Amino acid sequence: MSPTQSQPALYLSKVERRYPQGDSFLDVLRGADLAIWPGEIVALVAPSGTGKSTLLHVAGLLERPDGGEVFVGSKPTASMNDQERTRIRREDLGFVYQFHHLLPEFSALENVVIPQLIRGLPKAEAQERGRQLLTFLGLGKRLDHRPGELSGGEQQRVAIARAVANAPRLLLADEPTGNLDPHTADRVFQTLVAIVRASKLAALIATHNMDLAARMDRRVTIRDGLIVQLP
Ligand SMILES: Nc1ncnc2c1ncn2[C@@H]1O[C@H](COP(=O)(O)OP(=O)(O)OP(=O)(O)O)[C@@H](O)[C@H]1O
Repeated sequence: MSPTQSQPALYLSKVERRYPQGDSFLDVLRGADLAIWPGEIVALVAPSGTGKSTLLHVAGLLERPDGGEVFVGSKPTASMNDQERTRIRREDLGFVYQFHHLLPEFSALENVVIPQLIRGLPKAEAQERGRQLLTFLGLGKRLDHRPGELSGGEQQRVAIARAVANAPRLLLADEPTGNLDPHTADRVFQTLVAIVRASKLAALIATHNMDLAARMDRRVTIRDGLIVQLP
């Protein structure tokens, strides 16, 4: 099913998340609300320790909320079983991390093709899509290079291609340009935006980089466990 304008790609409703701390609990999210619409790129900027990773983990179905609901498209996910949550993660979500986590023994193209094969796409189709994506990201001449033979920015672009290869409705990124020099970070960010726009995805991107955040559609932060919109 492709994303539609009529419903958010991601909707967090009154999400709570707490962790045990000594004899009590640390309430990190206390009823966080956030809707991200198809085609929208939202920056998550918040001071260290306020719950950015927690929010991304809950939104990415890596952790369950202790209260509230996480809708991916129209699907409420909080009480789904692990198998269903894994399927949503594979089909509807794409992840980009600060460190790309590419498979070192496989080529750039294989890194993008493998998740598609896992999803059940025929090999020829997966390879064609992988080639197209990597070419769009300026890596058409690097298809057969292994991650160790690519620069940091090139590796991160492969990670972006991998994240969007299965046409997710939502891209979640945690400091996707955090380990790159400013010039490369800028290029990688531009390609990330271009591919999000071209594929009409929604994206939630955690970053400390205020220049990058300023270029996204909207900025939100976490304050006292709630999502607050920034100007
Ligand atoms: N598994 C856990 N068990 C206990 N406490 C945790 C756990 N995960 C996170 N915390 C605590 O929850 C709070 C929020 O953590 P989180 O990692 O979400 O912060 P963050 O905003 O991503 O920080 P940073 O920008 O430094 O990565 C922190 O005080 C952290 O110590």
